[in-house]
Amino acid sequence: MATQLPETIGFTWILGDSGDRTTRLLAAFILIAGTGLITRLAKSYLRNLPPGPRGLPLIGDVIHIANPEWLASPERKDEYGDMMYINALGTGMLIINSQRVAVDLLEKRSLIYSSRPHYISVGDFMTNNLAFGILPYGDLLRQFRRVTAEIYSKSTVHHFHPIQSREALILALALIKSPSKPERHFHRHSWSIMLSVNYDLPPIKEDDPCIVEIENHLDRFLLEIQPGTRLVEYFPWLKYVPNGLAKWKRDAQNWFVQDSLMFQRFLGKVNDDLANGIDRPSFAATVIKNRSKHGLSEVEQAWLIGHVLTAGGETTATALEWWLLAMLVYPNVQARAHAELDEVVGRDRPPTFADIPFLPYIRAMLKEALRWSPILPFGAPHTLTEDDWYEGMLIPKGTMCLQNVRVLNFDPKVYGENVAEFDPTRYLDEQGQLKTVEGGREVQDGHGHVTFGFGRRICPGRHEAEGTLVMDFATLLWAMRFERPEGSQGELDVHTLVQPGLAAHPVPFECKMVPRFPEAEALLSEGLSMYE
Ligand code: HEM
Repeated sequence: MATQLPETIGFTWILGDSGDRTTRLLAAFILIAGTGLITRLAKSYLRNLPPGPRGLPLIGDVIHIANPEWLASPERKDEYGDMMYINALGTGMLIINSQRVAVDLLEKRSLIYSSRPHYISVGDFMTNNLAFGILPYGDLLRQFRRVTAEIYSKSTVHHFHPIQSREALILALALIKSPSKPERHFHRHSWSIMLSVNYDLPPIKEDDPCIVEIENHLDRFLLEIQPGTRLVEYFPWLKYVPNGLAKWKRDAQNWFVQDSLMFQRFLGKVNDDLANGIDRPSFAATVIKNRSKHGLSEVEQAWLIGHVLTAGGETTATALEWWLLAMLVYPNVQARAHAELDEVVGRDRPPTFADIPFLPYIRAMLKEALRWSPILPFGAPHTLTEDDWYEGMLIPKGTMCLQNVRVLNFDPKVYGENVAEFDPTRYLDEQGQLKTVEGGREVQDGHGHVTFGFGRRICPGRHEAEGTLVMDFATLLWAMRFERPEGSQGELDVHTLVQPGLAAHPVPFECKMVPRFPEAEALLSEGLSMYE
């Protein structure tokens, strides 16, 4: 007989360190007052669990629940199975621990598993329901995705190769000249690419006002979205409080005006360029030229492009940080990539996109870097829009489905016993060529990992991100060797996740970057001069 998913009661959402004072006080009150009662309820509940996915014993583990490393550890799957269910103050959260379940629900049933949680403050007020990544599943979302695919699809992203090649050379030169704190170079590099690809802007400097403006917006957005920030998310009637009495509402509405002006200004620059006969490929140019076909209003266009931009900056920079860490921990992998580059590209010129098809080890490294790096450890929540029955269990409408990405990407049944190792050869066949079918199932688009998400919400920027990363890996490895500085002690930490914003970064680490041959720097500069 069908059963409902077992529930336990959790406080995940109120443990965040953000939020206004009232929310935090209320959260603390509920936490203290509720603990005794909940302990009793949960204990009796867990004793009587029906077979199937188990709710988490939250009382003992409440601190762990707020800790992504605990949740993302493979032991969770051993302990709780393929599906873990938490009732977070009335909202069901299903944490998916197997690719089989993720595909069954998020891809095969994607019609009902493709919405997002509804955020009153950030959704209704701060972005006027125009922020791509949190749009509910519906017409506007479908239109945003269609328009994005016109320029970001697998067959069209080659338009951006010149930008990506130029930026890879700039990055390599910057790292040779100033190797300390590589993360700041990755950061500038990723934003610079996104600004060029979206708005045809020239390369930017580290402290460019564009980055500052966009990051201010992103910081506010992420703060608002964080559980516990706004009381109105728990008491929706508060949205009807008049503006005069609700500062959060006034602020959010003002931010919408301010951010719309910013995104419209970026779009306006491309509009002016086109009017002046400057017609170069960019996302904004495509959107403007196809205005009547797309039927989007000007403010919708501005937010679409603006939020594709914000989604791609930090994620790509973070992927580079994890990859660099892997290069330090696995010098043998680096050495094999160097050998491939020497054989295919040689040392007379830096690599280009024309070389990429002949660099199977570097392409496998791209897949492995994305598999191994927990950039978004739980993906983005897919909200279920109807009650659903799965393997005899009811998953209630409104459940937020999170993908336990590291557990899914580290499944030994899919990737082999050495899942924790950074080993690109898992993607290569006996001839050293890329396998076409990976991981026991035909992975959508052949990624061989689940880092870009699933189904109708899969990352629309994934082909562009892959182009950026593969060109960066090839160029940086062609030019230099990465080593731990002399005297470094202890093992590098590959487990801890540092999540100041959208993505989960590794703990900062020191890295020495040594040019592989004396001419490398001059050849990079010469390559770059072709783009100037
Ligand atoms: C390594 C880099 C990146 C990673 C790991 C990544 C990962 C993701 C993930 C996991 C999602 C949610 C998918 C889901 O809900 O199933 C997502 C959504 C999204 N990504 Fe990416 N992404 C990356 C780079 C980019 C880039 C470069 C762009 C833009 C060019 C981009 C644009 C977006 C957008 C607009 C969404 C929202 C899609 C929607 O809600 O329907 N991403 N990304």
